[in-house]
Amino acid sequence: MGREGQGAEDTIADPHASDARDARDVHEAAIALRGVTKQFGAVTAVKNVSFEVPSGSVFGLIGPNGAGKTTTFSMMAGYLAPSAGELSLLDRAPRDVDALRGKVGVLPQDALLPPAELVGEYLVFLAQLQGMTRAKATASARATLAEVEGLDWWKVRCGTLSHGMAKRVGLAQAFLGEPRVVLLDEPTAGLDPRVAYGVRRIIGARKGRCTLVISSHNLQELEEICDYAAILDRGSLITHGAMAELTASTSELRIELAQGPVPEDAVRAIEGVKAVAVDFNTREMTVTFDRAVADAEEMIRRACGVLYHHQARISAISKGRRLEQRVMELTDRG
Ligand SMILES: Nc1ncnc2c1ncn2[C@@H]1O[C@H](COP(=O)(O)OP(=O)(O)OP(=O)(O)O)[C@@H](O)[C@H]1O
Repeated sequence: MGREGQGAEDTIADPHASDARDARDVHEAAIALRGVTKQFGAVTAVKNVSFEVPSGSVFGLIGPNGAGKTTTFSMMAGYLAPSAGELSLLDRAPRDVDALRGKVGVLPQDALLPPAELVGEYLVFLAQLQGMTRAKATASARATLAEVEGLDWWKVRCGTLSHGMAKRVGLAQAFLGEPRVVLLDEPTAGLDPRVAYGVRRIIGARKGRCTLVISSHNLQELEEICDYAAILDRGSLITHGAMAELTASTSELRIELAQGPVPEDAVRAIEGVKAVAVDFNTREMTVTFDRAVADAEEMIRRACGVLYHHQARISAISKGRRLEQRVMELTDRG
């Protein structure tokens, strides 16, 4: 965290290296939304949304269908202007193309590559549009294509790439020129599990080099990669914050018990425990504790001691709720 701009000095292909030392590029919030609303005629797609994306973070945009994720993403990318409120990216309006040139990389959800172009030439062309010389653009294109493990496709026509390969070339174009902010809309949608795993690994390797915003339906993936998130539902912001807070991983334990005793009263009596709930169908015990009394690791130690003492058999233990469970609770439409 907080290492934004560092990568700019490591790369040979970055034409903005001098900009990186510019004081304007040091931001606490890479993106800030204040009372942002987007109206499409009578439809309010995004309603009065305010949150910040901390610099250097990996930030998830979460929500069910129609929540307003793509609309929010499109306003961040400068594709749409808010109807009301303010949205700033690196302290600029996202539509300030000249100020932001080369500082923002975007992978739209349905990005199409020009079928007749060679992959390498296409990336070089896009890098040149950022203002790089041909030599720097070539170096940047090669570096980002290597990053997505696609250097072999340099002379391959875009139209012949598989869906997974095309997605990785899309990622390479989003990474061109070492941008400070990278926006990825549904980067693993429609990919088979192995390719999706590879894409997650590539994105994970970017952590700390830039601010990453990822919109996805795959909550397990977001829980793994993101350190902050915003949850939207029907256009409104439901909650936002650090992933550890959203999943309550600092104040809750989930313990799965195999057949045998379920000594919930004994667990309830542990110092620091605030509440214990048991789902007897899944044999899952949820323990809420006071983190001022003990941290999660200490609570795991105490709970295991008590459970073993009472001959309970533990199948699994984890900190916090699954993000999926949290989102279901928060976006329950009753
Ligand atoms: N161009 C548009 N014109 C009219 N309504 C729109 C437009 N774009 C989005 N909407 C509406 O705004 C709401 C939010 O849509 P948006 O695509 O941002 O949601 P989303 O969270 O990305 O959904 P999904 O997960 O299904 O992609 C929906 O009700 C949608 O129908």
